[in-house]
Amino acid sequence: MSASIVVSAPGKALLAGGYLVLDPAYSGLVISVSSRFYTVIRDGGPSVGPNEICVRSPQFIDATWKYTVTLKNDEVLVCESLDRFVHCALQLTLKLASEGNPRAFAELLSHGLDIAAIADNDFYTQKVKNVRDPGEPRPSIASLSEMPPFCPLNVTLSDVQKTGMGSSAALITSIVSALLLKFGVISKEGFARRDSGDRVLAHNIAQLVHCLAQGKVGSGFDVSAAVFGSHVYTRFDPRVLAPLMDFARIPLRPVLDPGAAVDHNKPTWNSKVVPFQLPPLVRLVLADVAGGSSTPSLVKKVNEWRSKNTEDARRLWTSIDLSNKNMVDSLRELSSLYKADTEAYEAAVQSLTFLPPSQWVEAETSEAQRTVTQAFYRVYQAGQTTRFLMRKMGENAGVHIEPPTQTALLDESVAQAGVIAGGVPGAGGDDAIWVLVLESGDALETPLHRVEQVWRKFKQRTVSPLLATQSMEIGARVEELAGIRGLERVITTDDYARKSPTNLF
Ligand SMILES: Nc1ncnc2c1ncn2[C@@H]1O[C@H](COP(=O)(O)OP(=O)(O)OP(=O)(O)O)[C@@H](O)[C@H]1O
Ligand SMILES: C[C@@](O)(CCOP(=O)(O)O)CC(=O)O
Repeated sequence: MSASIVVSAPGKALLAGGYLVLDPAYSGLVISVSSRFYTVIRDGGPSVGPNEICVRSPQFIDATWKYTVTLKNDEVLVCESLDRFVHCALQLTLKLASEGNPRAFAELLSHGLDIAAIADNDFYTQKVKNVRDPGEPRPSIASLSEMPPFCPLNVTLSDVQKTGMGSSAALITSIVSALLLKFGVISKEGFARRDSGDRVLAHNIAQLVHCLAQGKVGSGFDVSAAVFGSHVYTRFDPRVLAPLMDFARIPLRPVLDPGAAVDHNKPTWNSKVVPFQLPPLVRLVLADVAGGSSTPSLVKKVNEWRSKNTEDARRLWTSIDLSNKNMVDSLRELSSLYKADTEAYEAAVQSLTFLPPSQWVEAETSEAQRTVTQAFYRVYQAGQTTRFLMRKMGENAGVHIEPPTQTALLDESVAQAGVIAGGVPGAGGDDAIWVLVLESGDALETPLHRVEQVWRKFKQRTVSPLLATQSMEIGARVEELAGIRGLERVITTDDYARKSPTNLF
């Protein structure tokens, strides 16, 4: 049996640019997070026949799908199955692989494949209560850190609650990249580089698969973050995918491969990815809010209002874009200030940690520290301005982008000492928030601790922190099976989904 191929891809949070990023005239700030989705590919075992592919999501009940691949006259057909996302990923990636070297492809496939898809706990609302403090119904960051990795969920995929981290984009990116590596379409060395043709090819096919599986062409920021890591994203021309919607008959390579000859009469992959990192001593914290909103219906209503009120919408979009850019620029400036004078930066952070943002500009500090303080204050102002304008967008369109309960939760969170900014990620609604906090202070009196207290006491909704922080990786990456704690156990334990997480310690 050949060695396993393991590829992981990160989840995401769109901190700025929701709705705007659907239009190539505007951009969005997407942070890829430390929580990841893993795909493990092995040659098929005794239960997998030639040209058969078994895909499993062991954390879920009834989540094993068998696919038979038919190779006929250079066509590759993967039989349909219930999981549309997995089916599209197999159909398109195998087709692309067979276009390269049909013989080698057929030979590899004749061994059958076993594919396991496994997600970090953060992607789904965990039913396991606070293991540290059984009397407390909500998990805390400390109690979540003590949970075993890859908890079994004891439900079917259709019954699970997602946390908004982009499970489908991370799933697709990891499956597609692992298959491309397995069939030798891309190399490990090429894939390891951020700007390589191999990584771009993985991105392009993951975007196509995600669009087909979702039945719509979204902005693609989630797939882009899963492939490239945190960045400022400007979308690709949706027309590039138009010819591929009838993918069964058309060769994929000329449209997806960045190395293919360019046809100047056709739209090209023109998305822009400008790498980004949060400044030092700034931590992103996400919360899963037990609410629930439907992104497609929010998007539909916002688009409807925009198309009927073009001038008002243009003005609003321009103001939001300006505020988003102010936030990105100030965060970037902070990274530069850290490099230029680390001591002053650290001292400023230390003093801001004990003050709410509304008192930051009055803080008594040296000149160098004041420059840092002012940049942090601009991030706070931009965050608040964007929230105000996004609420306005929601009022205009008649939808709750930042519903009143979220406003109450965010106002209280952002008023805490050492909290820099907050908002509703992506399309907004009732199901998640993000907050940026300063990483400083005494062990029990950190801004993170204060925010956790606010969330724990919040009465109108159950608010649970997630473990995710900003990922410093370049996005999707190849892993060693033995290097990821708990991963091998998931794929080798029978009936894993029904195991009790406490027995996994
Ligand atoms: N562990 C998994 N195994 C197989 N398929 C999965 C898994 N997790 C998610 N999916 C697929 O992704 C689909 C969810 O995709 P959808 O686009 O609705 O959500 P999403 O926007 O990615 O959600 P979120 O951002 O909340 O994570 C599921 O219906 C399923 O087909
Ligand atoms: C509204 C939108 O801009 C963001 C949706 O983000 P999310 O899935 O809510 O994280 C849609 C999109 O970009 O595809």
